[in-house]
Amino acid sequence: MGNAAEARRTIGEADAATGGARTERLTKVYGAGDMAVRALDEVSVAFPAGRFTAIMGPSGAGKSTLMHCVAGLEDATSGRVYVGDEELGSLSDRRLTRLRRERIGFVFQAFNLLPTLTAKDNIVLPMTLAGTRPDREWLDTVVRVLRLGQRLNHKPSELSGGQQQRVALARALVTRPQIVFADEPTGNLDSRTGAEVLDLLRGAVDDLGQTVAMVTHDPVAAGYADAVVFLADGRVVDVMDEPTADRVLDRMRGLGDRS
Ligand SMILES: Nc1ncnc2c1ncn2[C@@H]1O[C@H](COP(=O)(O)OP(=O)(O)OP(=O)(O)O)[C@@H](O)[C@H]1O
Repeated sequence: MGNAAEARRTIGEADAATGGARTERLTKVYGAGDMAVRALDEVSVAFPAGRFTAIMGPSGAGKSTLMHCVAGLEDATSGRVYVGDEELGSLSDRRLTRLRRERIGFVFQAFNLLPTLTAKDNIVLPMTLAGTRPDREWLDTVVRVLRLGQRLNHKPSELSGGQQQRVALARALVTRPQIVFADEPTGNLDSRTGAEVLDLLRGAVDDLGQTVAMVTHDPVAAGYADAVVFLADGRVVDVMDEPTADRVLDRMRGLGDRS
């Protein structure tokens, strides 16, 4: 492991705000009887604190299902999901909703910004909804790192795609979540803006100690991560440390991916 990777790990371990997430033999079956689909089949995988993990695999491999189960958006059929030291299956609906709101950040392909709110009000929306106030210093740090200082009073329609994505990322980071999930965060962006968003996710891990898990089809995007988890047919088939786009592409070809 290089110095930078070591430093990142140390930051992640030292930062109590980011505890990572993991699954133990997580299984998710949709439907029943002849119609049953085993979307995840005993998946045990870790998203370590302070690390950037990509999730890849052919279409239908279970990537979104994995992300939704770890984020508490879907129940597991069997097995366990831990966010920090909380086991999601043991939480009441109320506590699960709170955990989702306070400890998990989401960045979706569609930015999901509210068009009538300014960038600033969109960023602090999770806290407005929760009736809490943002930590002023942390908000300033996130805004500075994401270079949004000059844009805070603009509505989403007055922002470029990349700026909107930065607002969505700021909103995901402002609660200091234990983990940020990004679902194809560059899918709708041109390659330059996409690279900028990936740099920002990388920066959130390196500079802010954030834990990030990202679903992507793009080997170049996966190359920004510290590790890539490969899924196929609902199972983990490989984990690659310190990936490069070329190695990821080779591995995906090996899984029969034509996308
Ligand atoms: N709500 C659902 N009901 C029934 N089957 C589902 C449901 N959601 C997903 N599946 C099935 O579970 C399997 C895994 O789907 P999932 O969306 O997790 O794959 P993915 O790897 O994210 O695919 P893609 O790359 O195409 O988005 C697929 O066979 C899919 O058809």
